[in-house]
Amino acid sequence: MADINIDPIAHLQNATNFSTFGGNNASIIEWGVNTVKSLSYFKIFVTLLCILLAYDQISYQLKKGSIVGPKWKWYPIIGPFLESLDPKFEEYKAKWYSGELSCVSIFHKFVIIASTRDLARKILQAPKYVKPCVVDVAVKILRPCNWVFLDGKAHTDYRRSLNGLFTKQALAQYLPSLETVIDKYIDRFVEVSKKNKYEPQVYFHEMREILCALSLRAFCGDYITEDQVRKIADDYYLVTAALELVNFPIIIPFTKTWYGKKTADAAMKIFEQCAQMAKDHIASGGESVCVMDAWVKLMHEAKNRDDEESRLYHREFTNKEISEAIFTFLFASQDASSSLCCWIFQIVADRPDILQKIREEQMAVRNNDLSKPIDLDLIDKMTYTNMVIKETLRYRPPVLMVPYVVKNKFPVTSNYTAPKGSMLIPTLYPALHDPEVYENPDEFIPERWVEGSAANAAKKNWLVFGCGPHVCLGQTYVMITFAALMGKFALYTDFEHKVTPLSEKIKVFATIFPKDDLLMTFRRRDPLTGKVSE
Ligand code: HEM
Repeated sequence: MADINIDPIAHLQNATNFSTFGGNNASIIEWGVNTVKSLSYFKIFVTLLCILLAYDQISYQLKKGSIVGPKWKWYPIIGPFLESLDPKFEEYKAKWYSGELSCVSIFHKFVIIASTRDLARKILQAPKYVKPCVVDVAVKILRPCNWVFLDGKAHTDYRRSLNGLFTKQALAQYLPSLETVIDKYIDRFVEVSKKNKYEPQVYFHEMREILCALSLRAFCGDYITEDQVRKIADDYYLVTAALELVNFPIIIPFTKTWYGKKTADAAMKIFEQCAQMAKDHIASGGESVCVMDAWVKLMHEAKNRDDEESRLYHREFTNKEISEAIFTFLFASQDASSSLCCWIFQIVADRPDILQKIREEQMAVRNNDLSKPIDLDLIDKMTYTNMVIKETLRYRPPVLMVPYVVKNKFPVTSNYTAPKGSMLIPTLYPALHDPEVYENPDEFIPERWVEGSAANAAKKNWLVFGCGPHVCLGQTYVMITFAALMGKFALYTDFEHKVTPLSEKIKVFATIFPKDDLLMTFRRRDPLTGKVSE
Protein backbone atom coordinates (compact mmCIF):
# COMPACT_ATOMS: atom_id res chain seq x y z
CA MET A 1 0.00 0.00 0.00
CA ALA A 2 1.40 3.41 -0.96
CA ASP A 3 2.34 5.67 1.93
CA ILE A 4 0.78 9.09 1.81
CA ASN A 5 2.77 12.01 3.14
CA ILE A 6 1.32 13.99 5.96
CA ASP A 7 1.00 17.61 5.02
CA PRO A 8 -2.10 18.35 7.07
CA ILE A 9 -0.16 18.08 10.29
CA ALA A 10 2.34 20.72 9.26
CA HIS A 11 0.54 23.09 11.62
CA LEU A 12 1.93 21.00 14.48
CA GLN A 13 5.42 22.02 13.51
CA ASN A 14 4.34 25.65 13.29
CA ALA A 15 3.05 25.39 16.80
CA THR A 16 6.46 24.31 18.07
CA ASN A 17 8.09 27.34 16.46
CA PHE A 18 6.29 29.54 18.94
CA SER A 19 7.25 27.39 21.89
CA THR A 20 9.53 28.64 24.58
CA PHE A 21 10.61 25.17 25.60
CA GLY A 22 14.21 24.49 26.47
CA GLY A 23 16.59 22.53 24.18
CA ASN A 24 15.63 19.02 25.42
CA ASN A 25 11.91 19.62 25.20
CA ALA A 26 12.30 21.18 21.79
CA SER A 27 14.09 18.11 20.48
CA ILE A 28 11.44 15.81 21.96
CA ILE A 29 8.72 17.82 20.25
CA GLU A 30 10.74 17.83 17.03
CA TRP A 31 11.10 14.07 17.29
CA GLY A 32 7.37 13.72 17.91
CA VAL A 33 6.48 15.89 14.96
CA ASN A 34 8.92 14.06 12.69
CA THR A 35 7.53 10.71 13.79
CA VAL A 36 3.97 11.82 13.09
CA LYS A 37 5.08 13.29 9.75
CA SER A 38 6.60 9.97 8.76
CA LEU A 39 3.27 8.19 9.33
CA SER A 40 0.65 7.55 6.67
CA TYR A 41 -3.03 8.44 7.08
CA PHE A 42 -3.68 4.76 7.43
CA LYS A 43 -1.20 4.36 10.28
CA ILE A 44 -2.63 7.39 12.04
CA PHE A 45 -6.11 5.99 11.66
CA VAL A 46 -5.02 2.62 13.07
CA THR A 47 -3.17 4.30 15.96
CA LEU A 48 -6.16 6.48 16.85
CA LEU A 49 -8.46 3.49 16.61
CA CYS A 50 -6.19 1.50 18.99
CA ILE A 51 -6.16 4.42 21.44
CA LEU A 52 -9.96 4.66 21.22
CA LEU A 53 -10.42 0.93 21.77
CA ALA A 54 -7.99 0.91 24.69
CA TYR A 55 -9.74 3.95 26.20
CA ASP A 56 -13.12 2.28 25.76
CA GLN A 57 -11.97 -0.89 27.53
CA ILE A 58 -10.09 0.90 30.33
CA SER A 59 -12.97 3.30 30.95
CA TYR A 60 -15.34 0.30 31.11
CA GLN A 61 -13.11 -1.52 33.61
CA LEU A 62 -12.78 1.56 35.83
CA LYS A 63 -16.53 2.20 35.86
CA LYS A 64 -17.38 -1.46 36.33
CA GLY A 65 -15.25 -1.87 39.45
CA SER A 66 -16.38 -4.85 41.50
CA ILE A 67 -19.91 -5.28 40.09
CA VAL A 68 -21.15 -8.08 37.85
CA GLY A 69 -20.85 -7.58 34.11
CA PRO A 70 -19.03 -8.85 31.03
CA LYS A 71 -15.30 -9.13 31.77
CA TRP A 72 -14.57 -7.10 28.62
CA LYS A 73 -16.64 -5.11 26.21
CA TRP A 74 -16.70 -7.98 23.73
CA TYR A 75 -18.11 -5.82 20.96
CA PRO A 76 -15.81 -2.79 21.18
CA ILE A 77 -17.49 0.62 21.44
CA ILE A 78 -21.02 -0.54 20.61
CA GLY A 79 -21.25 -3.15 23.40
CA PRO A 80 -24.50 -5.17 23.30
CA PHE A 81 -26.16 -2.49 21.12
CA LEU A 82 -27.57 -4.96 18.61
CA GLU A 83 -29.20 -7.03 21.37
CA SER A 84 -30.78 -3.90 22.83
CA LEU A 85 -32.56 -3.26 19.52
CA ASP A 86 -34.66 -6.32 20.21
CA PRO A 87 -34.90 -6.60 24.00
CA LYS A 88 -35.77 -10.06 25.33
CA PHE A 89 -37.44 -10.56 28.67
CA GLU A 90 -35.38 -13.70 29.40
CA GLU A 91 -32.15 -11.76 28.85
CA TYR A 92 -33.28 -9.01 31.20
CA LYS A 93 -34.21 -11.62 33.78
CA ALA A 94 -30.82 -13.33 33.52
CA LYS A 95 -29.20 -9.94 34.09
CA TRP A 96 -31.32 -9.13 37.17
CA TYR A 97 -30.54 -12.44 38.81
CA SER A 98 -26.81 -12.27 37.97
CA GLY A 99 -26.12 -9.94 40.91
CA GLU A 100 -27.62 -7.11 42.95
CA LEU A 101 -25.70 -4.66 40.78
CA SER A 102 -24.75 -5.52 37.22
CA CYS A 103 -23.63 -3.48 34.25
CA VAL A 104 -23.29 -3.15 30.50
CA SER A 105 -21.76 -0.45 28.36
CA ILE A 106 -23.38 0.60 25.09
CA PHE A 107 -21.45 3.15 23.06
CA HIS A 108 -20.45 5.82 25.60
CA LYS A 109 -23.31 4.97 28.00
CA PHE A 110 -22.41 3.01 31.11
CA VAL A 111 -25.55 1.31 32.40
CA ILE A 112 -25.91 -0.07 35.94
CA ILE A 113 -28.84 -2.30 36.80
CA ALA A 114 -29.95 -2.57 40.43
CA SER A 115 -32.11 -5.61 41.03
CA THR A 116 -32.85 -5.96 44.72
CA ARG A 117 -35.84 -4.38 46.38
CA ASP A 118 -33.74 -2.31 48.76
CA LEU A 119 -31.38 -0.98 46.12
CA ALA A 120 -34.30 -0.15 43.83
CA ARG A 121 -35.95 1.82 46.66
CA LYS A 122 -32.70 3.51 47.61
CA ILE A 123 -32.23 4.79 44.05
CA LEU A 124 -35.84 5.87 43.53
CA GLN A 125 -35.63 7.84 46.76
CA ALA A 126 -32.32 9.56 46.08
CA PRO A 127 -33.16 12.79 44.18
CA LYS A 128 -29.88 14.27 45.42
CA TYR A 129 -27.95 11.78 43.28
CA VAL A 130 -30.26 10.79 40.43
CA LYS A 131 -32.98 12.12 38.14
CA PRO A 132 -35.23 10.29 35.66
CA CYS A 133 -33.49 9.53 32.41
CA VAL A 134 -35.26 9.79 29.08
CA VAL A 135 -34.00 9.02 25.60
CA ASP A 136 -32.54 12.14 23.95
CA VAL A 137 -35.37 12.41 21.50
CA ALA A 138 -38.01 12.50 24.28
CA VAL A 139 -37.02 16.08 25.07
CA LYS A 140 -37.81 17.05 21.48
CA ILE A 141 -41.07 15.14 21.34
CA LEU A 142 -42.40 16.15 24.76
CA ARG A 143 -40.76 19.62 24.39
CA PRO A 144 -37.91 20.86 26.58
CA CYS A 145 -40.12 23.14 28.72
CA ASN A 146 -42.36 20.21 29.75
CA TRP A 147 -42.82 19.78 33.52
CA VAL A 148 -41.59 16.15 33.43
CA PHE A 149 -38.06 17.37 32.83
CA LEU A 150 -38.04 19.51 35.98
CA ASP A 151 -35.77 18.34 38.75
CA GLY A 152 -35.45 18.85 42.52
CA LYS A 153 -37.61 21.52 44.15
CA ALA A 154 -39.00 22.80 40.84
CA HIS A 155 -40.31 19.29 40.16
CA THR A 156 -41.70 18.80 43.66
CA ASP A 157 -43.58 22.11 43.53
CA TYR A 158 -45.06 21.48 40.09
CA ARG A 159 -45.94 17.93 41.03
CA ARG A 160 -47.85 19.18 44.09
CA SER A 161 -50.04 21.24 41.78
CA LEU A 162 -50.87 18.10 39.77
CA ASN A 163 -51.55 15.77 42.70
CA GLY A 164 -54.97 17.43 43.23
CA LEU A 165 -56.10 16.19 39.80
CA PHE A 166 -55.76 12.53 40.78
CA THR A 167 -57.14 12.36 44.30
CA LYS A 168 -60.05 9.99 44.88
CA GLN A 169 -62.46 12.93 45.09
CA ALA A 170 -61.25 14.30 41.77
CA LEU A 171 -61.40 10.86 40.15
CA ALA A 172 -65.02 10.43 41.28
CA GLN A 173 -65.92 13.32 38.94
CA TYR A 174 -64.46 11.52 35.92
CA LEU A 175 -66.20 8.18 36.54
CA PRO A 176 -69.46 8.86 34.64
CA SER A 177 -67.51 9.67 31.43
CA LEU A 178 -65.39 6.56 31.92
CA GLU A 179 -68.48 4.40 32.27
CA THR A 180 -69.82 5.76 28.96
CA VAL A 181 -66.57 4.80 27.22
CA ILE A 182 -66.62 1.31 28.77
CA ASP A 183 -70.22 0.74 27.60
CA LYS A 184 -69.33 1.86 24.10
CA TYR A 185 -66.36 -0.48 23.89
CA ILE A 186 -68.36 -3.43 25.22
CA ASP A 187 -70.57 -3.01 22.14
CA ARG A 188 -67.54 -2.50 19.92
CA PHE A 189 -65.61 -5.55 21.14
CA VAL A 190 -68.69 -7.76 20.67
CA GLU A 191 -69.21 -6.26 17.20
CA VAL A 192 -65.58 -6.90 16.22
CA SER A 193 -65.85 -10.55 17.33
CA LYS A 194 -69.18 -10.96 15.59
CA LYS A 195 -67.70 -9.73 12.32
CA ASN A 196 -65.01 -12.38 12.71
CA LYS A 197 -67.67 -15.06 13.35
CA TYR A 198 -66.48 -15.31 16.96
CA GLU A 199 -63.18 -16.83 15.86
CA PRO A 200 -60.34 -15.78 18.20
CA GLN A 201 -58.43 -12.79 16.83
CA VAL A 202 -55.72 -10.38 17.96
CA TYR A 203 -57.11 -7.92 20.52
CA PHE A 204 -53.82 -6.17 21.35
CA HIS A 205 -54.75 -3.13 19.24
CA GLU A 206 -58.30 -2.97 20.58
CA MET A 207 -56.93 -2.97 24.14
CA ARG A 208 -54.61 -0.10 23.33
CA GLU A 209 -57.49 1.78 21.77
CA ILE A 210 -59.88 1.39 24.68
CA LEU A 211 -57.19 2.56 27.10
CA CYS A 212 -56.42 5.59 24.96
CA ALA A 213 -60.13 6.43 24.72
CA LEU A 214 -60.56 6.08 28.50
CA SER A 215 -57.57 8.30 29.23
CA LEU A 216 -58.59 10.98 26.75
CA ARG A 217 -62.16 11.09 28.08
CA ALA A 218 -60.88 11.32 31.66
CA PHE A 219 -58.37 14.03 30.76
CA CYS A 220 -60.38 16.12 28.26
CA GLY A 221 -64.04 15.19 28.92
CA ASP A 222 -66.37 15.94 26.02
CA TYR A 223 -64.13 18.73 24.71
CA ILE A 224 -62.40 16.12 22.61
CA THR A 225 -64.46 14.67 19.74
CA GLU A 226 -64.90 10.98 18.90
CA ASP A 227 -62.89 11.49 15.70
CA GLN A 228 -60.05 13.16 17.57
CA VAL A 229 -59.99 10.31 20.12
CA ARG A 230 -59.91 7.74 17.31
CA LYS A 231 -57.12 9.60 15.48
CA ILE A 232 -54.93 9.90 18.57
CA ALA A 233 -55.61 6.27 19.54
CA ASP A 234 -54.74 5.08 16.01
CA ASP A 235 -51.53 7.09 15.80
CA TYR A 236 -50.26 6.82 19.35
CA TYR A 237 -48.09 3.76 18.68
CA LEU A 238 -45.91 6.09 16.55
CA VAL A 239 -45.01 7.96 19.73
CA THR A 240 -44.16 4.71 21.53
CA ALA A 241 -41.99 3.62 18.62
CA ALA A 242 -40.24 7.00 18.52
CA LEU A 243 -39.41 6.77 22.21
CA GLU A 244 -37.95 3.27 22.21
CA LEU A 245 -34.78 2.98 24.27
CA VAL A 246 -32.63 2.77 21.17
CA ASN A 247 -33.47 5.38 18.58
CA PHE A 248 -31.63 7.97 16.54
CA PRO A 249 -31.40 11.20 18.61
CA ILE A 250 -31.86 13.55 15.62
CA ILE A 251 -35.26 13.91 14.01
CA ILE A 252 -34.93 13.16 10.30
CA PRO A 253 -38.02 13.49 8.08
CA PHE A 254 -39.99 10.30 7.50
CA THR A 255 -38.20 8.35 10.23
CA LYS A 256 -39.86 6.89 13.35
CA THR A 257 -38.95 9.92 15.47
CA TRP A 258 -40.36 12.33 12.88
CA TYR A 259 -43.70 10.52 12.80
CA GLY A 260 -43.66 10.38 16.61
CA LYS A 261 -43.13 14.15 16.89
CA LYS A 262 -45.81 14.89 14.30
CA THR A 263 -48.31 12.75 16.24
CA ALA A 264 -47.39 14.36 19.57
CA ASP A 265 -47.65 17.90 18.14
CA ALA A 266 -51.06 17.15 16.61
CA ALA A 267 -52.33 15.72 19.92
CA MET A 268 -51.03 18.69 21.91
CA LYS A 269 -52.74 21.08 19.51
CA ILE A 270 -56.05 19.35 20.20
CA PHE A 271 -55.40 19.44 23.96
CA GLU A 272 -54.69 23.20 23.76
CA GLN A 273 -58.12 23.79 22.21
CA CYS A 274 -59.72 21.56 24.88
CA ALA A 275 -57.96 23.53 27.64
CA GLN A 276 -59.54 26.76 26.38
CA MET A 277 -62.97 25.10 26.29
CA ALA A 278 -62.46 23.92 29.88
CA LYS A 279 -61.54 27.47 30.93
CA ASP A 280 -64.69 28.85 29.28
CA HIS A 281 -66.85 26.12 30.83
CA ILE A 282 -65.59 26.66 34.38
CA ALA A 283 -65.68 30.47 34.01
CA SER A 284 -69.38 30.21 33.16
CA GLY A 285 -70.01 28.24 36.37
CA GLY A 286 -69.94 24.73 34.83
CA GLU A 287 -69.35 21.52 36.81
CA SER A 288 -66.00 19.76 36.72
CA VAL A 289 -66.13 16.39 34.92
CA CYS A 290 -62.59 15.83 33.65
CA VAL A 291 -58.95 16.49 34.56
CA MET A 292 -58.83 19.74 32.59
CA ASP A 293 -61.96 21.03 34.33
CA ALA A 294 -60.56 20.04 37.71
CA TRP A 295 -57.30 21.86 37.00
CA VAL A 296 -59.04 25.04 35.80
CA LYS A 297 -61.44 24.90 38.76
CA LEU A 298 -58.54 24.69 41.21
CA MET A 299 -57.06 27.81 39.56
CA HIS A 300 -60.42 29.54 39.68
CA GLU A 301 -61.07 28.78 43.35
CA ALA A 302 -57.50 29.66 44.35
CA LYS A 303 -58.07 33.28 43.30
CA ASN A 304 -60.04 33.98 46.47
CA ARG A 305 -57.90 31.92 48.84
CA ASP A 306 -54.45 32.25 50.33
CA ASP A 307 -53.71 28.89 52.00
CA GLU A 308 -50.62 26.90 51.02
CA GLU A 309 -52.52 24.57 48.68
CA SER A 310 -54.26 27.44 46.86
CA ARG A 311 -51.01 29.31 46.37
CA LEU A 312 -49.92 26.51 44.01
CA TYR A 313 -52.62 27.67 41.59
CA HIS A 314 -52.18 31.42 41.94
CA ARG A 315 -50.67 31.71 38.49
CA GLU A 316 -52.56 31.04 35.28
CA PHE A 317 -51.42 27.78 33.67
CA THR A 318 -51.46 28.49 29.93
CA ASN A 319 -53.33 26.33 27.42
CA LYS A 320 -49.99 25.25 25.97
CA GLU A 321 -48.68 24.25 29.39
CA ILE A 322 -51.86 22.32 30.19
CA SER A 323 -51.71 20.58 26.79
CA GLU A 324 -48.10 19.52 27.39
CA ALA A 325 -48.89 18.18 30.84
CA ILE A 326 -51.92 16.27 29.52
CA PHE A 327 -49.71 14.74 26.86
CA THR A 328 -47.30 13.53 29.57
CA PHE A 329 -50.23 11.87 31.34
CA LEU A 330 -51.15 10.09 28.12
CA PHE A 331 -47.51 9.20 27.51
CA ALA A 332 -47.10 7.84 31.05
CA SER A 333 -50.35 5.93 31.02
CA GLN A 334 -50.84 4.52 27.53
CA ASP A 335 -48.29 1.73 27.35
CA ALA A 336 -48.39 0.68 31.00
CA SER A 337 -52.19 0.64 31.14
CA SER A 338 -52.51 -1.22 27.82
CA SER A 339 -50.09 -3.81 29.15
CA LEU A 340 -52.19 -4.29 32.30
CA CYS A 341 -55.33 -4.51 30.17
CA CYS A 342 -53.95 -7.26 27.91
CA TRP A 343 -52.71 -9.35 30.82
CA ILE A 344 -55.81 -9.01 32.98
CA PHE A 345 -58.16 -10.10 30.18
CA GLN A 346 -55.91 -13.02 29.28
CA ILE A 347 -55.43 -14.15 32.88
CA VAL A 348 -59.07 -13.86 33.89
CA ALA A 349 -60.32 -15.55 30.69
CA ASP A 350 -57.94 -18.46 31.33
CA ARG A 351 -59.25 -18.89 34.90
CA PRO A 352 -63.06 -19.26 34.79
CA ASP A 353 -63.24 -19.65 38.59
CA ILE A 354 -61.74 -16.18 39.02
CA LEU A 355 -64.09 -14.71 36.40
CA GLN A 356 -67.02 -16.29 38.21
CA LYS A 357 -65.96 -14.72 41.53
CA ILE A 358 -65.64 -11.29 39.89
CA ARG A 359 -69.14 -11.63 38.44
CA GLU A 360 -70.61 -12.64 41.78
CA GLU A 361 -68.95 -9.68 43.49
CA GLN A 362 -70.11 -7.26 40.79
CA MET A 363 -73.73 -8.35 41.25
CA ALA A 364 -73.41 -8.26 45.04
CA VAL A 365 -71.98 -4.73 45.25
CA ARG A 366 -74.87 -3.50 43.08
CA ASN A 367 -77.44 -5.44 45.11
CA ASN A 368 -78.41 -6.96 41.76
CA ASP A 369 -79.52 -3.48 40.65
CA LEU A 370 -77.87 -3.03 37.25
CA SER A 371 -79.17 0.48 36.77
CA LYS A 372 -76.75 1.70 39.44
CA PRO A 373 -74.05 3.87 37.85
CA ILE A 374 -70.46 3.24 38.90
CA ASP A 375 -69.31 5.50 41.70
CA LEU A 376 -66.55 5.49 44.31
CA ASP A 377 -68.76 3.80 46.87
CA LEU A 378 -69.30 0.88 44.50
CA ILE A 379 -65.62 0.68 43.59
CA ASP A 380 -64.61 0.65 47.26
CA LYS A 381 -66.73 -2.46 47.78
CA MET A 382 -65.10 -4.40 44.91
CA THR A 383 -62.58 -6.13 47.18
CA TYR A 384 -62.06 -9.27 45.10
CA THR A 385 -61.90 -7.44 41.74
CA ASN A 386 -59.33 -5.15 43.30
CA MET A 387 -57.26 -8.17 44.46
CA VAL A 388 -57.29 -9.54 40.89
CA ILE A 389 -56.01 -6.20 39.55
CA LYS A 390 -53.28 -6.05 42.21
CA GLU A 391 -52.20 -9.61 41.54
CA THR A 392 -52.04 -8.94 37.77
CA LEU A 393 -49.83 -5.92 38.45
CA ARG A 394 -47.58 -8.05 40.64
CA TYR A 395 -47.51 -11.09 38.37
CA ARG A 396 -46.96 -9.06 35.18
CA PRO A 397 -45.70 -5.60 36.30
CA PRO A 398 -46.04 -3.39 33.20
CA VAL A 399 -42.97 -1.31 34.04
CA LEU A 400 -40.00 -3.62 34.52
CA MET A 401 -37.34 -0.99 35.08
CA VAL A 402 -37.17 2.79 35.51
CA PRO A 403 -34.06 4.41 34.00
CA TYR A 404 -32.42 7.16 36.04
CA VAL A 405 -29.24 9.13 35.34
CA VAL A 406 -26.56 9.80 37.98
CA LYS A 407 -26.21 13.57 38.64
CA ASN A 408 -23.58 13.27 41.36
CA LYS A 409 -21.29 10.34 42.19
CA PHE A 410 -23.62 7.98 44.05
CA PRO A 411 -22.41 5.49 46.71
CA VAL A 412 -25.05 2.88 45.90
CA THR A 413 -23.49 0.26 48.20
CA SER A 414 -20.55 0.34 50.61
CA ASN A 415 -18.42 -1.23 47.84
CA TYR A 416 -19.62 0.58 44.78
CA THR A 417 -20.06 4.19 43.72
CA ALA A 418 -21.98 4.85 40.52
CA PRO A 419 -20.03 7.31 38.35
CA LYS A 420 -21.58 10.65 37.39
CA GLY A 421 -23.27 10.49 33.99
CA SER A 422 -23.95 6.76 34.13
CA MET A 423 -27.44 5.34 33.72
CA LEU A 424 -28.74 3.70 36.87
CA ILE A 425 -31.77 1.44 36.47
CA PRO A 426 -33.77 0.25 39.47
CA THR A 427 -35.62 -2.93 38.58
CA LEU A 428 -39.16 -3.50 39.84
CA TYR A 429 -39.82 -7.10 38.76
CA PRO A 430 -37.61 -9.00 41.26
CA ALA A 431 -39.16 -7.22 44.28
CA LEU A 432 -42.59 -8.29 43.01
CA HIS A 433 -41.49 -11.90 42.53
CA ASP A 434 -39.60 -12.24 45.80
CA PRO A 435 -40.43 -15.75 47.09
CA GLU A 436 -39.88 -14.67 50.70
CA VAL A 437 -42.78 -12.27 50.44
CA TYR A 438 -44.94 -13.87 47.74
CA GLU A 439 -45.15 -17.62 48.13
CA ASN A 440 -45.03 -19.32 44.70
CA PRO A 441 -44.37 -15.98 43.03
CA ASP A 442 -44.89 -17.35 39.52
CA GLU A 443 -48.43 -18.41 40.29
CA PHE A 444 -51.41 -16.11 39.95
CA ILE A 445 -53.14 -16.05 43.36
CA PRO A 446 -55.48 -13.08 43.99
CA GLU A 447 -56.18 -14.36 47.53
CA ARG A 448 -52.64 -13.50 48.58
CA TRP A 449 -53.92 -9.90 48.85
CA VAL A 450 -56.53 -10.49 51.57
CA GLU A 451 -56.47 -8.00 54.41
CA GLY A 452 -53.66 -8.74 56.87
CA SER A 453 -51.74 -11.12 54.55
CA ALA A 454 -47.93 -11.15 54.23
CA ALA A 455 -48.17 -9.73 50.70
CA ASN A 456 -50.31 -6.85 51.91
CA ALA A 457 -47.97 -6.13 54.79
CA ALA A 458 -44.89 -6.02 52.56
CA LYS A 459 -45.47 -2.44 51.44
CA LYS A 460 -41.79 -2.01 50.60
CA ASN A 461 -42.03 -4.67 47.89
CA TRP A 462 -44.96 -2.97 46.16
CA LEU A 463 -42.88 -1.17 43.58
CA VAL A 464 -45.32 -1.45 40.65
CA PHE A 465 -45.74 2.33 40.58
CA GLY A 466 -42.22 3.23 41.75
CA CYS A 467 -41.64 5.25 44.93
CA GLY A 468 -40.08 8.54 45.99
CA PRO A 469 -40.58 11.97 44.40
CA HIS A 470 -41.49 10.58 40.96
CA VAL A 471 -43.92 7.90 42.17
CA CYS A 472 -46.69 7.33 39.63
CA LEU A 473 -49.22 10.16 39.59
CA GLY A 474 -51.93 7.93 38.15
CA GLN A 475 -51.87 4.92 40.49
CA THR A 476 -55.26 5.49 42.14
CA TYR A 477 -56.73 6.30 38.74
CA VAL A 478 -55.42 2.94 37.45
CA MET A 479 -56.99 0.93 40.28
CA ILE A 480 -60.36 2.70 39.97
CA THR A 481 -60.52 2.57 36.16
CA PHE A 482 -59.66 -1.11 36.01
CA ALA A 483 -62.18 -2.04 38.70
CA ALA A 484 -64.86 -0.29 36.63
CA LEU A 485 -63.61 -1.79 33.37
CA MET A 486 -63.18 -5.37 34.51
CA GLY A 487 -66.42 -5.28 36.48
CA LYS A 488 -68.55 -4.20 33.53
CA PHE A 489 -66.87 -6.47 30.98
CA ALA A 490 -67.29 -9.45 33.34
CA LEU A 491 -71.00 -8.68 33.71
CA TYR A 492 -71.91 -7.83 30.15
CA THR A 493 -69.58 -9.98 28.05
CA ASP A 494 -68.49 -13.55 27.88
CA PHE A 495 -64.86 -13.44 26.81
CA GLU A 496 -62.61 -16.31 25.80
CA HIS A 497 -58.89 -16.42 25.26
CA LYS A 498 -57.19 -18.78 22.86
CA VAL A 499 -54.14 -20.15 24.65
CA THR A 500 -51.08 -20.56 22.41
CA PRO A 501 -47.53 -21.58 23.35
CA LEU A 502 -46.67 -17.86 23.26
CA SER A 503 -49.49 -16.62 25.50
CA GLU A 504 -47.47 -16.75 28.71
CA LYS A 505 -44.27 -15.60 27.02
CA ILE A 506 -43.42 -11.95 27.49
CA LYS A 507 -42.85 -9.52 24.62
CA VAL A 508 -41.08 -6.29 25.55
CA PHE A 509 -42.46 -3.23 23.71
CA ALA A 510 -41.84 -0.26 26.03
CA THR A 511 -43.77 -2.31 28.62
CA ILE A 512 -44.70 -6.00 28.45
CA PHE A 513 -47.35 -7.87 26.45
CA PRO A 514 -48.28 -11.50 25.72
CA LYS A 515 -46.09 -12.62 22.84
CA ASP A 516 -49.03 -13.81 20.73
CA ASP A 517 -50.72 -10.37 20.94
CA LEU A 518 -53.75 -11.74 22.81
CA LEU A 519 -56.20 -13.84 20.81
CA MET A 520 -59.72 -13.35 22.13
CA THR A 521 -63.43 -13.35 21.39
CA PHE A 522 -66.19 -11.39 23.09
CA ARG A 523 -69.88 -12.34 23.14
CA ARG A 524 -72.74 -10.44 24.70
CA ARG A 525 -73.89 -11.77 28.07
CA ASP A 526 -77.00 -11.12 30.11
CA PRO A 527 -75.72 -10.24 33.60
CA LEU A 528 -78.88 -11.42 35.34
CA THR A 529 -79.29 -14.82 33.69
CA GLY A 530 -75.72 -15.38 32.50
CA LYS A 531 -77.15 -16.24 29.09
CA VAL A 532 -74.72 -15.67 26.23
CA SER A 533 -76.07 -14.46 22.90
CA GLU A 534 -74.53 -14.32 19.45
C1 HEM B 1 -50.71 0.22 35.00
C2 HEM B 1 -50.49 1.45 34.79
C3 HEM B 1 -49.30 2.24 35.27
C4 HEM B 1 -48.11 1.81 35.79
C5 HEM B 1 -47.67 0.38 36.06
C6 HEM B 1 -47.31 2.99 36.05
C7 HEM B 1 -46.04 2.97 36.60
C8 HEM B 1 -45.25 4.09 36.77
C9 HEM B 1 -43.89 4.07 37.23
C10 HEM B 1 -43.11 2.82 37.61
C11 HEM B 1 -43.45 5.35 37.27
C12 HEM B 1 -42.05 5.82 37.68
C13 HEM B 1 -42.04 6.06 39.17
C14 HEM B 1 -40.70 6.41 39.75
O1 HEM B 1 -39.82 6.90 39.04
O2 HEM B 1 -40.55 6.22 40.97
C15 HEM B 1 -44.54 6.20 36.83
C16 HEM B 1 -44.47 7.58 36.73
C17 HEM B 1 -45.51 8.36 36.30
N1 HEM B 1 -46.78 7.95 35.98
FE1 HEM B 1 -47.46 6.04 35.94
N2 HEM B 1 -48.02 4.10 35.70
C18 HEM B 1 -49.24 3.69 35.21
C19 HEM B 1 -50.28 4.49 34.76
C20 HEM B 1 -50.28 5.85 34.81
C21 HEM B 1 -51.42 6.68 34.45
C22 HEM B 1 -52.79 6.18 34.06
C23 HEM B 1 -51.00 7.97 34.56
C24 HEM B 1 -51.85 9.17 34.26
C25 HEM B 1 -52.19 10.04 34.91
C26 HEM B 1 -49.60 7.96 34.99
C27 HEM B 1 -48.84 9.08 35.22
C28 HEM B 1 -47.52 9.05 35.62
C29 HEM B 1 -46.68 10.23 35.69
C30 HEM B 1 -47.09 11.64 35.33
C31 HEM B 1 -45.42 9.79 36.13
C32 HEM B 1 -44.18 10.68 36.37
C33 HEM B 1 -44.32 11.31 37.74
C34 HEM B 1 -43.22 12.28 38.08
O3 HEM B 1 -42.18 12.30 37.42
O4 HEM B 1 -43.42 13.03 39.05
N3 HEM B 1 -49.22 6.65 35.13
N4 HEM B 1 -45.63 5.41 36.53
